[in-house]
Amino acid sequence: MSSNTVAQFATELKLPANVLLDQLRAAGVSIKSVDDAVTESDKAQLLESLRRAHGATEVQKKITVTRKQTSEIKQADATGRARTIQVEVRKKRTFIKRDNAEGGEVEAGASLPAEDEVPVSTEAEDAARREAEARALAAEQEERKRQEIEEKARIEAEARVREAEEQARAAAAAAEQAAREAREAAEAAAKSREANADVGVSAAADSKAAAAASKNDEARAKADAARKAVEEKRAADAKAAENRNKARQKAEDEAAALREMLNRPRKVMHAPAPAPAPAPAAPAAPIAGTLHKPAAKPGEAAPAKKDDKPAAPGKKVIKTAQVASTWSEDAARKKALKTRGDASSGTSRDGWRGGKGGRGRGGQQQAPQQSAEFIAREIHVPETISVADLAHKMAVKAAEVIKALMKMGQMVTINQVLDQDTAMILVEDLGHTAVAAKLDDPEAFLDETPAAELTLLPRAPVVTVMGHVDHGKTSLLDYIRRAKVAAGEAGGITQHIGAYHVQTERGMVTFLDTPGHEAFTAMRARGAKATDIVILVVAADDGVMPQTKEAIHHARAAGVPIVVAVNKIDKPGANPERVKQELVAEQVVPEEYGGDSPFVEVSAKTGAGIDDLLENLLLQAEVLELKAPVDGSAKGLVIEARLDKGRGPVATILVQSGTLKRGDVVLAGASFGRVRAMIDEIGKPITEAGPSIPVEIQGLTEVPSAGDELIVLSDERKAREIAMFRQGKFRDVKLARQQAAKLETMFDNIGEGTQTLALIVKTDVQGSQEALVQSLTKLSTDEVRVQVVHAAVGGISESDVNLAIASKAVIIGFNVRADMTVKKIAENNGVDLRYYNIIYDAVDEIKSAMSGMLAPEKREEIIGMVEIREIFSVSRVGNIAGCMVLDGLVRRGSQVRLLRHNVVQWTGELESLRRFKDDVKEVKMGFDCGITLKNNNDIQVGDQLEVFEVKEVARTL
Ligand SMILES: Nc1nc2c(ncn2[C@@H]2O[C@H](COP(=O)(O)OP(=O)(O)OP(=O)(O)O)[C@@H](O)[C@H]2O)c(=O)[nH]1
Repeated sequence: MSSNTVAQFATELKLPANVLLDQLRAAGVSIKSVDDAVTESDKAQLLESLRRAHGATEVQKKITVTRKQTSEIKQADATGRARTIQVEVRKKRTFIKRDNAEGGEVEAGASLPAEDEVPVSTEAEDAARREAEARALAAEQEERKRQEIEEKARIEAEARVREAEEQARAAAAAAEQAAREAREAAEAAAKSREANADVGVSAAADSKAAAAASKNDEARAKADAARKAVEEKRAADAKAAENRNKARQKAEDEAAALREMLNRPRKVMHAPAPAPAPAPAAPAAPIAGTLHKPAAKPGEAAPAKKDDKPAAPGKKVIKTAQVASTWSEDAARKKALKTRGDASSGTSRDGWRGGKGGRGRGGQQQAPQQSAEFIAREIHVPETISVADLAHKMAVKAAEVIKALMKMGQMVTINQVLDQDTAMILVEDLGHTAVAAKLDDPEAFLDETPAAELTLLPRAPVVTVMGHVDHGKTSLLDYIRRAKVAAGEAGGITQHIGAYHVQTERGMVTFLDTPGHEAFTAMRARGAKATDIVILVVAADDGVMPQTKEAIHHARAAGVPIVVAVNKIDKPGANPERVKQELVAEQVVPEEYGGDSPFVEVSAKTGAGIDDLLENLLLQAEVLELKAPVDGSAKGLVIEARLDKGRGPVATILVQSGTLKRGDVVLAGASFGRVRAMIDEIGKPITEAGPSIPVEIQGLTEVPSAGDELIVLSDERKAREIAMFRQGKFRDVKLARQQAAKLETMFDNIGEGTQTLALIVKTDVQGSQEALVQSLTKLSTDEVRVQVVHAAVGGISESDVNLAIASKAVIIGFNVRADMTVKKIAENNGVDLRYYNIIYDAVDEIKSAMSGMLAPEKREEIIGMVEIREIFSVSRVGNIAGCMVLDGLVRRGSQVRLLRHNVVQWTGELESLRRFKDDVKEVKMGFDCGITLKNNNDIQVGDQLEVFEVKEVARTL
């Protein structure tokens, strides 16, 4: 760039303008003022004159050498962080060749004013230090990244190459194998050809020729395969080479991009420094402090660069900028940047740091604020819940829940499942309100549409058929199924799933295809209400029989309306009027007599009156206004379930609400699973079933029980958890149930609001039944009502026990007993069975129960005393005591107290009682015997055993 005026030239030379003017004038340039123009020749003239003034030869022999040296100073700043300062020292030396020096050069640098510039002045030092430091860090960073990227690219390329090589190797092996096989086949073919030629035209030759031909074909095929394999290998090789090239190319591209980028940021870094406020449009402030990020956008960055020519930012520049920006993001995470940030003095950077720090502090301050704004929630706690889910429900961190549990003495993990009680205690502990979610309430597990929002639509009634033996229950069900369900189905009924539905002109009816009250009560005993209407079948030629009455009682107890089907009207001896009369006596009053039970005369044989019966069922259903939501996840009931050899557990489900779909995750009692397949009552696969539709499903993990409730859950894990939990909890539930119908606890139940004492009375004769029922019913007071749910003559049956479970009744057996199986069922289900042989005793005991005074007293009765005389130790058995019965007797299974010097050592049970080698029931005074004690081997000669029995003695008023 040339200067036009003296003043400009002077500025360029850093000289005062008038000094330059004088020098120009001295050189002979005719210039008047500092504003006059200076030409190139004027400048040359001035140079010549100056040379002359200083001696021209001297100037020509002078060489000036400038040397630059950078060094690093490591220093800790105010915050104690180490930082590196780069110091650049520039030295300039001038060498002059003197004429008087012979054949050599004399260094005259020392004599000349050499410019040793060490940055010492404070301002200059700061600026230099900052710049040096920034540059050093940037360079270091870039170098590291470049190395990282190159390394990554190299590893990737190597991996690709390795992969390709492996493929090629595999292909080669395959090709070799194929080639070998082909060779073998070809040899075989050749041999066969030879054989062919030798044998001639015999039949054997024909067959051999055929074999050879086929082998030939085979060989050809194999050879083809080998060729193909070789081609594949070649292709694989080519692909590998291509991959390798690609990888290399990619690595090179990346390296090139990197190099490109490395060249740029340095320039960019300088850009903001001389121009603190570049273009108003460029959001430079946050970028200024970032060393690698050129600008917000590459397009904007370009004009901001001082040194960059506008032509420079091509595609590559943009690419570089992008790479740089990602790197800078990465780098932002690294600690190194922080150090650099500390060292950099840019105000914007400080501002950024301050801002960030502020945010950080703000965040920290917010945390206590959040906990201060505690919101007490109502938490629904299901049967089981994982720590994570519970924390989520309470909107706290899982760590807090774990901490709280630790305080309660439980070490849990985030995925651990808590039981309801623990979870509820914890919820209360953390200040929320815990609400125990209902056992099978899907709302407790699902955040789906609440039931209230679903529209209720009319559903088909579910009907059970009951009646006395041989009155035609099965025939009636069969007739309806044959006539209605199988109509139009070629081949008739192929499957029998325990329930079916019938489409009539007036609507649909669903039948539970398990006749009899056993099924009905078994279902009810599990708390399930499957039936809407009961069809009471009474044979017109037989009339009301004991099981008819029982069925009436069952229906009454369940509060289910009865439709009477007077069957067998086709029979000559049919007398429907008699049936009516007898049923009126049982309080089943026909509509025509002002009652509420429709009576329909039918014949299961001829089908007469069946349509009328169905119509009456639908009329009854209309009165009941049966409704259920069709949308939403399904709820249903297990009607029956079995283990199928081929299909695993299969269950017939009666959908009660919602729609059950194939693929749904279901929970049924203690089993769960995904509905893999679904078939309807005629064995046709279906994909969904709405309310009142029975279906058979596959896919459960276990066989559920009839009466189990089925629900659809959205989460299989949750279903499994609950199923597992229920399996474990089953025992507890059973124990809890055992408490339910005990006469002893009846008073407690009354206290809790149960106003009815349900009884089932079974007697030996009709007379005692009536007397007992009458006396017991008379016990009813204003507070407690005695309700005889069922009274009949005969032994206590399984059906009685089921009814007792369902109605929480106590069974009174008057001169009748339950057989062993029934007793077992009663025991397992906690049904209270009481036997009496005097009416007064029964009445008195119930009276006591009602007044809450019944808790029977347990009285101990000492029945004998035994002394241990000898001890025999037998391996596997333990110590056997050889004893003498001193007093009374000792019975097998008696309870004993071990006395040593008249001090009680142990109380327990006898394990065995023997005389000689035989087990005996009892041993009387004066006889000796062998005794072993249950779980006690600590006996000594001279010990005494006090034999006693505990007798329950009912308390009296
Ligand atoms: N004539 C005539 N016979 C009938 C009718 N209904 C049933 N039967 C006959 O009565 C007998 C008993 O019928 P089932 O259907 O087995 O009676 P059930 O009530 O199911 O008997 P259990 O299963 O033993 O309780 C059979 O022989 C039937 O053929 C009918 O309407 N008319």
